Amino acid sequence: MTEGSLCRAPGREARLRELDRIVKGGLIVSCQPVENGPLDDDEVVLRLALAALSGGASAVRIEGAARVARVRQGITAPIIGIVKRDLADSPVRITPLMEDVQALLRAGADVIAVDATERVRPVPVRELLQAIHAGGAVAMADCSCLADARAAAALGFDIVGTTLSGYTSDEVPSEPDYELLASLSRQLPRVMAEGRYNTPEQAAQAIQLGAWAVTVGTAITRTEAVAAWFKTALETRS
Ligand SMILES: CC(=O)N[C@H](C=O)[C@@H](O)[C@H](O)[C@H](O)COP(=O)(O)O
Repeated sequence: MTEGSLCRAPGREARLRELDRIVKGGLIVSCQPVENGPLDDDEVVLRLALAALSGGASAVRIEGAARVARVRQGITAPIIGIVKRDLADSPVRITPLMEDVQALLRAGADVIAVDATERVRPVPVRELLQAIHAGGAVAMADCSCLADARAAAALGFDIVGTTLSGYTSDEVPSEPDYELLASLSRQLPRVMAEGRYNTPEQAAQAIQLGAWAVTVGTAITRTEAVAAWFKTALETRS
């Protein structure tokens, strides 16, 4: 853990207790602007993170090791770090490589999230998990279904997220996957509700269903998407 990280207590268990204190029942804002859009810039992302924390978010999710390092300089709240890649030979996009884990550790991420779906992948998820823990960070598994979430929890992931539900086949649903969330929350201690929680009511529903915390991205930090929602509503009603 680097200076500035809120979770400075030695040992993963102590860090987890600290996360439980800070994050449990709360909002995490994913600050991932539309790629190559006008907000896709390290300084802008730091400001989005600061604005989210001012509004009451308890942690942020940041993509890219250099960007995590920049945000780390400006905030003490917990950072969930990921690296996204488009690989030629695997559909796994979120933190697929060992070098991504190492770079996120150096950048000062408190939590490192990896795609934990059971798909063709360049590095076994077990090895990524070991490296995250060896580096002193908390490990989060981005999952798509009960089977991969259970497998990730059995491997020893500290947090399991519904992040990838709806994204492993062609058609993306419009609603969050409440069923998966409720089912996992009955079985595991730290389940992150993530994916299409686009309104405050939906986020509150996630906590009611037993989520440890809820991560919201698009509805807060992708202005293009939110503007398009409004525009579509106006067009369909005129
Ligand atoms: C599927 C995938 O790649 N999800 C990504 C994971 O980091 C992000 O693109 C999402 O924005 C994030 O999970 C938050 O979800 P939402 O933007 O729906 O609130």
